[in-house]
This record gives sequence, C-alpha cells and structure tokens, in this order.
Amino acid sequence: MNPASNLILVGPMGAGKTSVGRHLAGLLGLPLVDADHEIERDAGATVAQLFEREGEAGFRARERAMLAALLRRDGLVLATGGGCVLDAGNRALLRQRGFVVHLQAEVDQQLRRLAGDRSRPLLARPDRERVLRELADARTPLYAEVADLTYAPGDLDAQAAALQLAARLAQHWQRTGAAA
Ligand SMILES: Nc1ncnc2c1ncn2[C@@H]1O[C@H](COP(=O)(O)OP(=O)(O)O)[C@@H](O)[C@H]1O
Ligand SMILES: O=C(O)C1=C[C@@H](OP(=O)(O)O)[C@@H](O)[C@H](O)C1
Ligand SMILES: [Mg+2]
Repeated sequence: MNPASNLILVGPMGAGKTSVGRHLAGLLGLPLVDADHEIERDAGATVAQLFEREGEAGFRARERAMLAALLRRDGLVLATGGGCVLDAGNRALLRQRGFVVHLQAEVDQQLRRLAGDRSRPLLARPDRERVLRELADARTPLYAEVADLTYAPGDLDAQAAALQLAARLAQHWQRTGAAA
C-alpha cells in the first residue's frame, strides 16, 4: 500500500499517467482520478476546447484549482496532466500531498503512442517531435524535482508496466521502512 496520502503520477504526454494509473489503481484497490478528466467534467468542455476558448493560461488556472481541490482528498491514485509541474505552487502541493512517481517516456515512444491523437492541443501542429523535445528540456528537471521515484516502463504495455511499478513501489517502501 501507499504509505503517503496519495499516489501521484507525473510525466510527459503519452508516458501513460492515465492508462498505467488506471491499472495501478486497480492493483492497489484505490480510485484513479485523472485531473484532466475532472477539469473536463467540471467545465463541460474538452481540454482542447478550453485551450481554444481560454488560452493555455485559462487551462492552467483550472488545473491549479482542480489539483488543489483533489489533493484535499486522501487515498487517490492521481494522474496529472504533463504540464502541471510548471507551476511552483503545484509542485509544492504534489510533494506535500502524495508520493510522486515520475513516469518516463522517450520522445520516440511519445510520438508513436500519440500519432493518432487529436486531443492534446500542444501537439496540434506539424513539428510534434520538436515540441516534445523542447517540452522535455524544460520540464524533465521539474518532474525530477517533485519525484519520490522515477519509473521507465520501456517496452512494457500499460498493464505490465503497472504490475512492475507496483512491485517497485513495494520494494521502495520496504527499503525505506514505509510499508503499511
Ligand atoms: N506502457 C505503454 N505501452 C504502450 N502504450 C502505452 C503505454 N502507456 C500508455 N500507452 C498508450 O499511449 C497513449 C497515451 O497514454 P496516456 O495514458 O493517455 O498517457 P498520459 O496520460 O501520460 O498522457 C494511450 O493510447 C495509451 O494506451
Ligand atoms: O503536457 C501538457 O502541457 C498537457 C498534457 C495533457 O495531459 P497528459 O499529460 O495526460 O497528456 C493535458 O493536460 C494538456 O493537453 C496539456
Ligand atoms: Mg493523461
């Protein structure tokens, strides 16, 4: 079990925060909450529509408010959006309110997994590879700053990755004396 209040997944788009998170939550017997899905439900609009109507700044304000609301709760597996770590207040909150896993992915993997995706507004342009490399340069240090554990699934699918991550978490908590 997760010894911290919440288990929080951070990492770049396409790393598998939502899909690995769902399998992991099943294994841990905890609810999976996806911050983007909650924002969409609350707004009655998709992330892409929010970017179009309110700009990225509008979306980030909603993301900040949603993370603050969700992290008043305990016992969640929380899949965040890849850009939530840009905000220093969010980073502090993630660290305070959960055990944070940085789910890693290579740009090549992201490109493959998100090839048919039209839901991520930051990738709605032809030079996706360049965008992903620039985002990685800017954000990887921020993921590292908040992470309690870093995990790279490599070629494992989302379900196998969740199983391996659950085992790594158990090992980590045993080593650090935090197992519950
Ligand atoms: N380990 C994995 N192996 C293969 N495909 C994956 C893996 N993790 C995620 N995917 C696929 O990549 C896409 C994006 O995954 P998603 O969970 O939405 O990532 P994120 O929430 O980190 O942006 C989905 O189609 C998902 O099925
Ligand atoms: O990296 C980002 O800035 C974003 C990542 C997306 O979530 P995923 O990381 O789940 O794809 C979503 O929050 C939005 O499109 C912005
Ligand atoms: Mg996601």
